[in-house]
Amino acid sequence: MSLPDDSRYLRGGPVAQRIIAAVREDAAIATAEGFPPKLVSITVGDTAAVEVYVRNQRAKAALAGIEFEERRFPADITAGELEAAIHGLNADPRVTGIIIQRPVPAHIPIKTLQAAVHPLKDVEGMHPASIGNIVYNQLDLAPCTAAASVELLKETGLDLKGLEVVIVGHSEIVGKPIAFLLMSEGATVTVCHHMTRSVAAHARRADALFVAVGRPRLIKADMVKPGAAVIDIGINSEIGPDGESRIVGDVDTDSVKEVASWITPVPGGVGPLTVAILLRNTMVALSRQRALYQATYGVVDKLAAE
Ligand SMILES: NC(=O)C1=CN([C@@H]2O[C@H](COP(=O)(O)OP(=O)(O)OC[C@H]3O[C@@H](n4cnc5c(N)ncnc54)[C@H](OP(=O)(O)O)[C@@H]3O)[C@@H](O)[C@H]2O)C=CC1
Ligand SMILES: Nc1nc(=O)c2c([nH]1)NC[C@@H]1CN(c3ccc(C(=O)N[C@@H](CCC(=O)O)C(=O)O)cc3)C=[N+]21
Repeated sequence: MSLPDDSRYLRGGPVAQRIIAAVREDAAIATAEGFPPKLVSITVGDTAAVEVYVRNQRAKAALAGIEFEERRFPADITAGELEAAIHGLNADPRVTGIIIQRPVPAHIPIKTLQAAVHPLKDVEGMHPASIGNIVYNQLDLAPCTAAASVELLKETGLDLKGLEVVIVGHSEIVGKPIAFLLMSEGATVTVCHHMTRSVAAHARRADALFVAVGRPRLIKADMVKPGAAVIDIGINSEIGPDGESRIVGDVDTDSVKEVASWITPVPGGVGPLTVAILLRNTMVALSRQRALYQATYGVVDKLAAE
């Protein structure tokens, strides 16, 4: 779908392209040096948003020169079987990154699964031990969607220090990490969720509004402060007026566009950048594995030479 040329749109594509070009160079060097990157995606059951994500991961990994493998498991698999599969990937030196697509079926405790991924192969920074890094202002490997959303806000040129930011949605993969990333940048952050008394009252105060709920058109023009930046993270699949399936965000883009100074389109906003950051994180994880390898075996070489 092509978008009208409107400077209010914050597009993810151009930023994503720059990142993927840099990843491609890194991946080529690492491969030539004997450390080819390989990302494995784990999907459990079927979710429309996951299908879109995985399709784009595969396409962009190919562009970047990163090997990509999808492992799909049925929705009735046990947590134990999945953990065993993850341990197998941890032990395989050819696998340098593992991503567990969310959501997983309700009978599987996501935290246990995430904890089963070796932290050095955790390309989303979602291991319970890794997620703490962003609390300590160590931001080089952050959850991809959160990092993408913050990166797009930065494209506006707004000064994040003291900026009034409201986040709607507090999931561990999106809303919460966005809050930590923005606090690290000096923003004043309010986080809303389903128990918030008036999401509209908070949203209307925001200079920057992040929305990650999973409800088409939840945010209407009267909930947005004139001149605000609106970052729409929702990826919802619905049937359009033409009877075809389409992707829409959580924001009523057509009306909000008339009030906001910047808005991320869906598709074409946060989504493409999320994929690019996943690939960048894959290279960060790889370089950490290489550092460990060198620290372990480099010393052995040195001793042998002495
Ligand atoms: N573009 C991208 O890269 C990505 C897009 N997504 C999309 O973002 C959306 C959110 O994903 P995710 O965070 O994983 O979803 P979750 O379902 O895990 O979280 C949704 C959040 O929204 C809150 N919420 C629900 N209803 C309301 C309401 N009426 N008002 C305010 N808050 C509400 C929930 O609060 P509570 O927990 O209190 O009920 C919860 O914190 C989805 O559309 C998903 O597809 C997700 C990941 C990446
Ligand atoms: N562990 C985990 N991490 C995630 O980050 C995660 C997840 N699970 N589960 C599913 C959601 C959804 N998600 C998307 C990312 C990019 C696009 C994307 O590339 N979107 C394009 C779509 C274009 C097209 O239609 O192909 C766009 O918005 O322009 C979509 C969806 C990540 N998620």
